[in-house]
Amino acid sequence: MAEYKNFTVETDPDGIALVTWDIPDRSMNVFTEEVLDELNTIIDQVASDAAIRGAVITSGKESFSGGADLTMLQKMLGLFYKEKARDPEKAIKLLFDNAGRMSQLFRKLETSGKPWVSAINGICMGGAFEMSLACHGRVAAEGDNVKMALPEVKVGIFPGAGGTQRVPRLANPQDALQMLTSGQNLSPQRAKAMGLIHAVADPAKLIEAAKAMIAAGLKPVQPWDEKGFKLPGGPVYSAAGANLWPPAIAILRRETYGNYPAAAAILKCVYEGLLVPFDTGLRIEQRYFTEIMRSREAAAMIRSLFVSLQELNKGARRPEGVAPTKFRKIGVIGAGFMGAGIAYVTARTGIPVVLIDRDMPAAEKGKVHSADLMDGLVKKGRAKPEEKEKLLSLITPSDDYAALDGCDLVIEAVFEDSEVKKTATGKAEAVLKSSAIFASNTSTIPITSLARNSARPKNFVGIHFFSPVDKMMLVEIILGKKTGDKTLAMAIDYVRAIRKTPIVVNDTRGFYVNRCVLRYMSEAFKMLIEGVPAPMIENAARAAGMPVGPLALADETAIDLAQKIMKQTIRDLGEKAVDPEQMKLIDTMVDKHGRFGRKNGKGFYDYPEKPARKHLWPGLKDLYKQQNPDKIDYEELKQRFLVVIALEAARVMEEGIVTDPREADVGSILAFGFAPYTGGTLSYIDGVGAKEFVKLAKALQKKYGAEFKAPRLLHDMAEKGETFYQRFNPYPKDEARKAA
Ligand SMILES: NC(=O)c1ccc[n+]([C@@H]2O[C@H](COP(=O)([O-])OP(=O)(O)OC[C@H]3O[C@@H](n4cnc5c(N)ncnc54)[C@H](O)[C@@H]3O)[C@@H](O)[C@H]2O)c1
Repeated sequence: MAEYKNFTVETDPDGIALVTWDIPDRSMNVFTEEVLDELNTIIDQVASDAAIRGAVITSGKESFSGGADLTMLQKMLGLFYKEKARDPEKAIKLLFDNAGRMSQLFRKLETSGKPWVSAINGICMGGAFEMSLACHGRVAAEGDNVKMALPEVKVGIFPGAGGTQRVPRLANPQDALQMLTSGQNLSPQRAKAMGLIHAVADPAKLIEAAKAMIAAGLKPVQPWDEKGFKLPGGPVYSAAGANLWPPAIAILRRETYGNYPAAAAILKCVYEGLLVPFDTGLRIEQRYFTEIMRSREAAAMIRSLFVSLQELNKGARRPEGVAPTKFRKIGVIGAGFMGAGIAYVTARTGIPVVLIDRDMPAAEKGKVHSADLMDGLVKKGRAKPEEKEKLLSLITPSDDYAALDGCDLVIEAVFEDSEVKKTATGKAEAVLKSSAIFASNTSTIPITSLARNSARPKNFVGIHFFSPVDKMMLVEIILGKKTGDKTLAMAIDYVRAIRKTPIVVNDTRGFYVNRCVLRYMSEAFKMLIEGVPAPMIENAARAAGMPVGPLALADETAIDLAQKIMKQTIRDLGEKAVDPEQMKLIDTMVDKHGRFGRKNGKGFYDYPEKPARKHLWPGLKDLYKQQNPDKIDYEELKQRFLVVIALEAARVMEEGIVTDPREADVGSILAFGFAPYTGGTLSYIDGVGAKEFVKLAKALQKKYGAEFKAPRLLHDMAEKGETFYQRFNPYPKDEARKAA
């Protein structure tokens, strides 16, 4: 048999070929042009070699495969746009043909006349799961590390290699639609229960089980290619079908507010595809896929949520020439709400942590947080009891700063008080080696001013986590004036080690994320004061694409904290820095009505005991004279939220607080879910176009005030017809983008 670069093929004495996918120099298998070419040849060889009965395909890596290399898709789009300028019709044809390539290859596999079995040994995503679905048999190894999904919708596209046609021909339509439109992960058990795989096997016997299917006479014909095939949910035009489709459309609309064309296209592919023969279904899928690939949403989401995210995760902003750090021990000072979470995420990746508080009971309590989180995972079957014990053995609570001896990094998360932080810094530095770095998790105090308390300001940095620490994937790394390159590199290494995404932010009040979040909440407070009914405010924000309404978010972060921050801002910057009407609203909520937010069960929402659900506090209606909802421009409310946040992001870029648009975009989606379909705050402006956006901002400024004043930068970009990604071209290492 021929030699391949990305596969090995070994045929056993029973005539069963084992095709092992193992791309050299990559930790994860992905579909590249070369992989597709080689697979095509292997399918031909298996089909034509009379000595081969059938083939098992598996992976030589820990994971099965991550699916298509999205940079391949980006390249495909690049070619499309290039051709479009010359010949739009030809460009679409080119995209259509390219889009069908994987789909046709998998169709060839399933109609090749020899049985194929996919032996899924680990994570199996996107195109790789679509290939597996085209195999006549599918066996997955048992284990938490084995997950299957068609997650394309999360980056604005959808499974375009037969996924939308095979899934609803194997699983019942509700499950199929849920899986396709959410991109959710399936465990082997769940995939089997849905009918998407045939068996779950002991990992050590996976290949044996897959080969046994062929040995037992597996037919090389898919159910939908057999005469008399019946859809699992019955025909689309049946009583069951009539009960399914209208609610499915309504649910999708409720969940996406029509912002995600890819999700809507999935529904169309499934519905239309089930009405016609399989091959026609594949053509329908290819047609919609071509359409979705050309959407602004897909381009923006692929760029931010795939390409940029990966680049940042790989340390795109890490200074060059600094050796990578291997962390042997990390200290956390302050075992409260944040410190306990930081200790948990650090120990979860196997790094030993010393957790310091003022006394032993407080330090111990911080460790209990880790035990509680692990108990939750064990209960859900997502961690083993031994993992909990291992994690707890890595956290050493202490009330003695001497225990920080030997730490490579110490993160301070004590009270938000400069004096308390000063003491903690001094006591820690007294025992730390000179190469160690010290980080503050402050959310409001400038890092440069805290660094003045440090004997080694070069080694001082901000590492700003978001709550809840175990769930939030973004971390802001804040540079003080004197923070050194080595310190920045170490901070990035740490954030990568705990598998979160770092963005690098220069020192300023509120850094990047909180500046934007405050604008979001403040716009909602303004609307309340204008007399916009609270449910309309929350709905408009959700419809604009925000995952959490601004009033619900204010409750989560605590209204009394907002009050504290506003008062501090007035003290620091003067009365004019805070809108007096908004201050009055917050004072009324906190001082008059005792409404602190989620934490005391009373905020903009009421939080009754479960199972009742939270609902907006009826008293809000009495605070301001209510406008007639019919007279309110709902679309404008939506726009106000997106524009006010995006403008703040533009100011942050103008001031040089964030310097790389990738960080502004990815940060805005990971930290506060800024309408992901836009690709993030700056991609949103780029998508609208600077000129149009400035016009929009001007119109809103006239009606709603200075928050909508566009910064000079945007005017300049509008004049020059520039986008953020053209103006701030910060990608020396950005090969993928150059290729596109
Ligand atoms: N709460 C949030 O959502 C959030 C988010 C990001 C950043 N932050 C920042 O994180 C820091 C901690 O906030 P938190 O919400 O965890 O507060 P917290 O009050 O829950 O915890 C602070 C802990 O520090 C301990 N402590 C105080 N002085 C100490 C000292 N000298 N030595 C050792 N331990 C000491 C306290 O006993 C307490 O356990 C603050 O700077 C805050 O601004 C908070």
